[in-house]
Amino acid sequence: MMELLTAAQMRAIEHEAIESGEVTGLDLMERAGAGVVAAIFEEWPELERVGQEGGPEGGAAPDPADPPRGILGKMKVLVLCGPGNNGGDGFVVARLLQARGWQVDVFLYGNPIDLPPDAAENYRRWAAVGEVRTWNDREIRDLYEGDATSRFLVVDALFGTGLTRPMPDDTAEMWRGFMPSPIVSDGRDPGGDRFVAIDFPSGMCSDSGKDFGALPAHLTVTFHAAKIGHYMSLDCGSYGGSDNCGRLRVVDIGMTKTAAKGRVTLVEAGGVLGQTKRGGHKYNHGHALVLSGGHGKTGAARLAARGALRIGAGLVTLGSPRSAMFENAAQLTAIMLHQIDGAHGVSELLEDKRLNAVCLGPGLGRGMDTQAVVIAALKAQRATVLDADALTRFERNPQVLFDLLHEQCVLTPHGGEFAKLFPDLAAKLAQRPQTGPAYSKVDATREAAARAGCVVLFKGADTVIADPTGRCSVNSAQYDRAAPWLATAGAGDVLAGFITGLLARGMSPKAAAEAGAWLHVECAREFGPGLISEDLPEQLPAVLRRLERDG
Ligand SMILES: NC(=O)C1=CN([C@@H]2O[C@H](COP(=O)(O)OP(=O)(O)OC[C@H]3O[C@@H](n4cnc5c(N)ncnc54)[C@H](O)[C@@H]3O)[C@@H](O)[C@H]2O)[C@@H](O)CC1
Ligand SMILES: Nc1ncnc2c1ncn2[C@@H]1O[C@H](COP(=O)(O)OP(=O)(O)O)[C@@H](O)[C@H]1O
Ligand SMILES: [K+]
Repeated sequence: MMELLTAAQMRAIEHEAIESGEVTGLDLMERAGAGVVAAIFEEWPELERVGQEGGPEGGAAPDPADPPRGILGKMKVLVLCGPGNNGGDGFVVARLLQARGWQVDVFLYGNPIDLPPDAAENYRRWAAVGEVRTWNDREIRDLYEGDATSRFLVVDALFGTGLTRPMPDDTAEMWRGFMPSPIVSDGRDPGGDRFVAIDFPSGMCSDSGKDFGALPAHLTVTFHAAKIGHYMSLDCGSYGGSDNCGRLRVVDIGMTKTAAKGRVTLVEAGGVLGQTKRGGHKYNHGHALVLSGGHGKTGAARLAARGALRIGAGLVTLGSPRSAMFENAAQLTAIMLHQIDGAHGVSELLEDKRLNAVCLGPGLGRGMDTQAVVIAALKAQRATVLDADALTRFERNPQVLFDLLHEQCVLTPHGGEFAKLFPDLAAKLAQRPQTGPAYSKVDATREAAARAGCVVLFKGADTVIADPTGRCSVNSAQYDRAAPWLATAGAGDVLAGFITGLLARGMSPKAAAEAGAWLHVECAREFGPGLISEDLPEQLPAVLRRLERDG
């Protein structure tokens, strides 16, 4: 299980490791620097030959007949060190790369006498073999821009988890002047110059991913475990985001501890597998009820119903108002259809205890009736997913909804829906922060779940899932799992159906939300670009087969 840490948790783990005598701070810094160098060569194996026998020297032109792939001229390293331990890591990287034959220039932002002890020691070790230049915006620009024949490996060791306020203007300005091209989120093909961030792109809040004037990178190398900020995206009004990291690598620096409390985990295949095993009889797999909107507004509910059936609910019934019966009947086969009119009809149908999971919201409409239908369904105390209109219909008085929600419920808002139910939390999240660690989507989702008294799944490329006790996870559609084509009409309806289907099969609300969200992204990746929401449930057989085979 992969943990996502806050800066404070990381510091506590480091402190414990040092206190126990397991390791010294200097050891950790050396391992961190060595890990960055190793990660650079793993990311760009062609750079390994720079400065080595038979390869181009750092600073010398490579053999034109055999240039390392992607390197057009000379290759130099520019290390930008900051006033804390992130800067200390930078001095280690400078020393190790120079020892490999690279030409290395180092600038320090800050005063050497103020460096913390381990960083100061690595400053001295570097100063014994190379020059430390005092930060000078102009000199750095001149060095970089005045050399048209070289390609640069720029190492950002300015600030890491210790960033607590907006970036100094001169550093942010200077970096923007550097950037050869907009950095794309997969970090591939940087086109010559490579920008590597140690631990975090400087200017990015490690707890929230928010932007204090971030310096984007092609590759970010972090230590021991990823931090929450690495996995927070740009959406829902929060500034910053994982796009600044480029590609992310986590390097082991030999610490064994995990966060003591308040941990956040990343949703991964292993956790999902145990939950999705098939077998048994259809009546053991539950019976999901999805409520449809009226005439002309039925597509969303059918998408959800299809999702619920494909993910393994034994039976799925679509509850449809009379006005939409023909429309629904014309398009359903394996899914059963039942006429339900209004809240009374819902209460009556849910007297049948075999219906054990309910999906409310997709296409339900914003009329008076929706509120009454939702209230009736919640009173029946079934495992219930509430999405879309079932959430926004309570915008004027969310407390009415919160009073009825119970621990078998899952709310699945996107940013807009979240803001309607939790306007104060959304406003806090949208604020441009002045100090760190900043309020994050994890904080907002946890608060929302506590207030609602049930699981809240806050959608996005960084879907956050929290329960009322504070247990929290992130389902990421970033880095190697990026699926931007999932932002398509109806994708959320399918997700609501997936979670409902898993609830029908008896999973707990948090596990169903996690597995549903994880499979949703897998389905999107299975299909690839061009995806429309109808395609999502149809990818499940292949995804589930792969999961079982690889598990
Ligand atoms: N915690 C750990 O276990 C390890 C930490 N290591 C490194 O240590 C880093 C954390 O070191 P620190 O806690 O010293 O923090 P940083 O090096 O990230 O920065 C702290 C320094 O920057 C200053 N500062 C913060 N925001 C600023 C701003 N906007 N403008 C100007 N100055 C600002 C602070 O006053 C402080 O002097 C990590 O990111 C990582 O690179 C590694 O050496 C490996 C182990
Ligand atoms: N950039 C993105 N990358 C990956 N997934 C995304 C991205 N943007 C949105 N999603 C996902 O797509 C789905 C969209 O849901 P929603 O906003 O409710 O759309 P709709 O109401 O049209 O169904 C959610 O599961 C969300 O997490
Ligand atoms: K950094």
